[in-house]
Amino acid sequence: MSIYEQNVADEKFAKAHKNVSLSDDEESESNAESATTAAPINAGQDDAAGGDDEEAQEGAANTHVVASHYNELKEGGRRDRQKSKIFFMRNFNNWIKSMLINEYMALIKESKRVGDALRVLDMCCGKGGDLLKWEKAAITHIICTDIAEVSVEQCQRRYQDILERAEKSKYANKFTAEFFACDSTLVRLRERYKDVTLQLNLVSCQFAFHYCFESLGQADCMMRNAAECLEPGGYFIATMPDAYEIMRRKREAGPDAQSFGNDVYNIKFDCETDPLPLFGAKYQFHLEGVVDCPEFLVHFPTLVKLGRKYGLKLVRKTTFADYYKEALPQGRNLLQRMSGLESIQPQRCANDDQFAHVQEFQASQRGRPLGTLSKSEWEATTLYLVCAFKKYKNTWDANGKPVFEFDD
Ligand SMILES: C[S@@+](CC[C@H](N)C(=O)[O-])C[C@H]1O[C@@H](n2cnc3c(N)ncnc32)[C@H](O)[C@@H]1O
Repeated sequence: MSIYEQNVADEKFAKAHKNVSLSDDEESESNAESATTAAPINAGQDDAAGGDDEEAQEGAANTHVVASHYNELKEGGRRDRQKSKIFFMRNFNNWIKSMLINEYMALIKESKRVGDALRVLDMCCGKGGDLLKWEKAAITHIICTDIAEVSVEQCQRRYQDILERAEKSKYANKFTAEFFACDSTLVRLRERYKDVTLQLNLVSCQFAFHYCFESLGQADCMMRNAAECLEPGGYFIATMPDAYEIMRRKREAGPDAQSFGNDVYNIKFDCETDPLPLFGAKYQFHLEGVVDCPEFLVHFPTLVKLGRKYGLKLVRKTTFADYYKEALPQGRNLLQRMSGLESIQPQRCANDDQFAHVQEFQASQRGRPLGTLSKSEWEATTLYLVCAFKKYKNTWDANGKPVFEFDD
């Protein structure tokens, strides 16, 4: 059993790990001194006040590879996307993001009055695929940032298009925006905001947080970016690969398998896997036509500890498979509008192993089509999980460190 396959045991392991202090109480002080190669996860240090975080830069060997990959990624037109083997899965993932954004925006709005500001940070925004979701959520301001300059430029153009369309409509929601390219695992984002005192209501990091698990310094920097400008009561939401599921599939593939997957995704480990490190657990991820670059396993208990250091308490961790079931009753119509499932006639797929699962619904469907994903797409999308953290208020201790008022 590895640290990625246990729950209770892995916190103990992490605490004992020689390079990492995982405590958000005084214990971290002593560990901090003995930590040799990585920054301690203890509360309240303000070590990157001078800009780019030197500790974070240690061990950040892969960020340029990731940046070049996304910078060079060609955006296919709608026709190319429709031809793709993962067309429905991409729409399905988009629906998951919409449901997650709507869920937490709704919670935030419960404590707001009409006309109050609603400010969002879209960290690792990519080409701005979520801008329409933000428009629909009636936000007032957004900060979009990503390591890939080409993507940020494209995101900004998409925003201009939305704005132009909104100018012509009486009812559209107009919101202000700022854009900049930078590495969220190495740079303190707050210092790049137009208003450094800005308070955010929501931070979103979709399909990207795992890149920071290359090193503790980077994960710490990214988590601080997610947390430090959130106002108490605000949320940090994310989607990322589920390390437990990845390790389960690796084990299932057999003891000698360094690589596993199907015709749409492939994972190949690029590090020592027995035992796996807490940070830098690197694998090469390939996803049909959209991703082909190094990624890192996210050791979830460590992520939770990092969050608490910056006042974030975990309020949701749900696999995509479970989130789909949970969100479907409210999101059924949206899923249909977004073409998140493929329409399949059960009687027409007797010899298609990608849709063999549909056979069992043949009787109940009585000739009607059924919405589903292909087996390969389902295997790829269920590699992921959604999570959400809530920001808590703090007081200060005698040394000027924040003490967060968690309610547990
Ligand atoms: C899979 S894409 C997701 C894009 C977008 N969030 C979405 O959901 O469509 C991952 C994004 O993370 C960005 N990224 C990766 N490492 C990053 C880093 N260190 N700092 C900022 N952005 C990063 C990539 O450039 C890419 O745009």
